[in-house]
Amino acid sequence: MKILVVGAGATGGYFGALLARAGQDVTFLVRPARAAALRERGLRVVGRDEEWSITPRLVTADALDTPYDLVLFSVKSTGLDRAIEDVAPAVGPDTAVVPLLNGLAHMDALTARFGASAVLGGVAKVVTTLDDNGDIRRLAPLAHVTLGEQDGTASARAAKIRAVLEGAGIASPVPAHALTAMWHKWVFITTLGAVTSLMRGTVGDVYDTPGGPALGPALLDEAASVAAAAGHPVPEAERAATLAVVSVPGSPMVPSLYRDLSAGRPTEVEHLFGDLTARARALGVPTPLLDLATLHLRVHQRRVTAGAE
Ligand SMILES: NC(=O)C1=CN([C@@H]2O[C@H](COP(=O)(O)OP(=O)(O)OC[C@H]3O[C@@H](n4cnc5c(N)ncnc54)[C@H](OP(=O)(O)O)[C@@H]3O)[C@@H](O)[C@H]2O)C=CC1
Ligand SMILES: CC(C)(CO)C(=O)C(=O)O
Repeated sequence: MKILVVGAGATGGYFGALLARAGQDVTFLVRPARAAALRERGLRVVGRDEEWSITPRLVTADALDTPYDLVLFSVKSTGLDRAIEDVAPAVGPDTAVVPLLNGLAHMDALTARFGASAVLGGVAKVVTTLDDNGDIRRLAPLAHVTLGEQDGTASARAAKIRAVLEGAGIASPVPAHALTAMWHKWVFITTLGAVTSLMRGTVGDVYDTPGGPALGPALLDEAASVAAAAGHPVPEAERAATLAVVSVPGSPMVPSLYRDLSAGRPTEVEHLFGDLTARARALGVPTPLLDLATLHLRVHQRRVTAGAE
C-alpha cells in the first residue's frame, strides 16, 4: 500500500514513522522548512524511555504528481485548506483519504474536494508533541487510529488499512460507526480542552483546587448534550472514560490545544469550539461553559493574529 502522510508533525510524524519502521511504503508531504529539518536530522521519536529514528521519504507539493493508495491527513485545522489543495495530485479514483484531525468540519471540506466515496472517518488517540528540536515526543503510551466508511458500512479497504496499522503497532479497533467515534472524540477533546484552557492549568491543577472537580462533569454534560441532539449520544462507558481523564489529582494531562495556547500559538478554536457551539445553537442546546471557553480562546486567537500582522 502506497501511503502519503500529509504533515510530519506530532500525529502524522509519529504514525508515519511507525508505519515506515514496520516496512510500509510511506512518504511524507512536507513544506520546505520541515523538509530541510528532517533531511538534516531524520525523523526522530523520543520520550517514554524510547529513542529511535527513521530516514523519511519526503515530497513537497510541487513534486507531487502520482496518486497514492492511502492519504493520512494530519495537519491542524488551521492548515487544512492549503493542505487540501497541496495534496490534490495525490488523490486518484482509488485513493482512500483518512483524516486524523480532531473535530468534524474537516469532513465537509475533504468530501467537497475529493468526493464522499474517497473520504473515510478517522480518529487518532495518541499523545505526542513536536519538541524544540522538531522531534516527535511521546507523552503517553496510547497509539490508536479508529477509521471507517462515512456511511458506516464495512468495507474491504477499511479492513486492509486497519491491518496495515495493526501491523505497525497502531491499535485500530473496528468502530460501530466512524462518524459517531469522531463525535465522541470531539466531546472528549472539548471537555478536556475547556477544563485546561479556561483555567490555564493541567487537569491536576484544576482538579486539586476547591470547586475544580465540578468543572469537568459540567463541561462534559454540555458537550455530550450537543452530540446527543446531533444523533450521537455518548454511551455511559465513554462518559465515564472522559470523566476519568479530567478527574485525576495531580494529573499533568493537557491536550494539544492547551499546548498551543500556552505557547502563544494559534489554536484550533474555530474547528473545535466555534463549530461545536454553532451546532449547539442550531440544535437549541444551551452551552454556557463551552461558549465561555470559545470566547476565551477567540480572545487569544485575536491577540496572536494581531501580533502576527
Ligand atoms: N498531538 C496530539 O497528541 C494529537 C493531535 N490530534 C489532532 O491532530 C491534528 C494534527 O495535530 P498535530 O499533529 O498535533 O499538529 P502539528 O502542528 O504537530 O503537525 C501538523 C503538521 O502539519 C504540517 N503542515 C501544515 N500544512 C501543511 C501542508 N500544506 N503541507 C505539508 N505539511 C503541512 C505542519 O508542518 P509545518 O512545519 O510546515 O508547519 C506540521 O508539521 C489536529 O487536528 C489535532 O487536534 C489528535 C490526536 C492527538
Ligand atoms: C488529548 C489527546 C492527546 C488525545 O488523543 C488529543 O487528541 C490532543 O491532545 O489533541
